[in-house]
Amino acid sequence: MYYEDPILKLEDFSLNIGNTKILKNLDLDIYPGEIILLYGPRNSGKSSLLRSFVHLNEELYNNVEGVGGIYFLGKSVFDLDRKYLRSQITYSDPTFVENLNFLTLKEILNLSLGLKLKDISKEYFSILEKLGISKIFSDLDNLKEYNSLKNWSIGEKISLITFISLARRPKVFIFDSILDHLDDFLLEDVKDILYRIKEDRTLIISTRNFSLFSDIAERVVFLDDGKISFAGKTESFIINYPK
Ligand SMILES: Nc1ncnc2c1ncn2[C@@H]1O[C@H](COP(=O)(O)OP(=O)(O)OP(=O)(O)O)[C@@H](O)[C@H]1O
Repeated sequence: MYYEDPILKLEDFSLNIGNTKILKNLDLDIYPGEIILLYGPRNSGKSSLLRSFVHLNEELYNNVEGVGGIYFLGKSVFDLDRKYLRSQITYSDPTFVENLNFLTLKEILNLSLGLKLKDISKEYFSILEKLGISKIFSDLDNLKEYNSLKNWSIGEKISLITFISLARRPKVFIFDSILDHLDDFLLEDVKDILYRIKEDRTLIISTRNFSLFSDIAERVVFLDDGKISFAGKTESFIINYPK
């Protein structure tokens, strides 16, 4: 039972790319503070759906058309200023990880947070510590070596993206498949941080590996061939959903 208004709402929402209906008449309410696992096989439409929340498909592809309603705090995302929308909902996907190779640490911190290295606060440092990348920031030699993001491991890059996402303090943060690439130990730490730091924010994680996130997910949305075939409590998904 939910007493608050949904933070995100889909109302008979479909997404067409050219003549293909990628997302098919979706209805869904997502509430403040929830941890949602968007689960589904390859090509089921997870990324297309998550990009729809931030009005991004239209920027990436031609011939894209959203039909029906998609709302952030009651307002159609099609009418909202995209910069505002993306400050409220942060979307991170694997292309973000790849694009980091073309930037320096200074540039990414400045571009994403307007932050200079010398201005990293104690609060930020403690988040970096929990994400396992504070040593990079702790002395000048390390900073020099790590200034080119090409020199960072995938795990370190994902920790950096997680840090940026948390530091921007959005109302909703979306991790599209990127946490699947972490090793078991770092994944446990990242999940723990997300769980503790998220407070009243909504977290949406998409994955093809249900078991990686079933412990922190409160609700599961199962997407299959562009349709929501289950949306409910994680326990109910585990017990009832026919494999
Ligand atoms: N720009 C595009 N043009 C045509 N078809 C597209 C485009 N983008 C996605 N699709 C198609 O839409 C469907 C859903 O793709 P999407 O990437 O959203 O799925 P996904 O569940 O995120 O997959 P994965 O788990 O592999 O990341 C797929 O059939 C894909 O081929």
